[in-house]
Amino acid sequence: MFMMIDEEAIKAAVESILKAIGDDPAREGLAGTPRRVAQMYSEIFGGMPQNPVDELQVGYELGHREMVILRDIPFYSMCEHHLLPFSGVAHIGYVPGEDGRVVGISKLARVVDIIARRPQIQERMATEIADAIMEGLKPDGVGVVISAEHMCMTMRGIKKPGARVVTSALRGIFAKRAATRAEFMALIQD
Ligand SMILES: Nc1nc2c(ncn2[C@@H]2O[C@H](COP(=O)(O)OP(=O)(O)OP(=O)(O)O)[C@@H](O)[C@H]2O)c(=O)[nH]1
Ligand SMILES: [Zn+2]
Repeated sequence: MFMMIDEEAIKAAVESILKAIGDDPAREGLAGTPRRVAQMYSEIFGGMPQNPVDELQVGYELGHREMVILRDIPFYSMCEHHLLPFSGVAHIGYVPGEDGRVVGISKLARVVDIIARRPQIQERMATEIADAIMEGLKPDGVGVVISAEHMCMTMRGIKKPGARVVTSALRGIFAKRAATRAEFMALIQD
């Protein structure tokens, strides 16, 4: 799975798609399109060769045992069913483990970006973020809530713009303790 992205193969595939829809990939406006799409796919699928757990190695043992939340983290991902974007916000909360170890807060957003930049479904995105944080930070627990709008449900198919998909993943004391879960859910509300 962790191979580099093959931009030449993407270029050839995009050229085939343009031909298949009856357009001329050689016409002026489309001449650079396969290359642009290949470069764009390298960027938006750039999470493929990365391991989110690697982002969580630099931490500080502050002895902090209270909940830490980074909320409203914007992200863009691609739905693996239609290869159309879905985008929204992720909220992450965790309670540091026995060692009181915390990470630089930007690292949580890095985890979101790596996991978003893959062909995804929203449920798996939430569980992968939660599992990466459990593995990399070994907290007492983690909660992840993602709220997003899917282009495959707005510009085509069922066509329901504004409908938001909300998914969550709870681990450790977020799953076990109702009070911890309630604190997290209250703090991520608008
Ligand atoms: N559970 C889940 N479903 C998703 C996600 N993104 C897209 N989908 C759904 O994936 C499903 C694919 O269904 P199919 O019946 O195979 O495809 P389709 O005929 O294009 O489906 P419609 O979108 O209903 O037209 C659709 O219901 C999408 O709404 C996601 O992140 N999670
Ligand atoms: Zn879709």
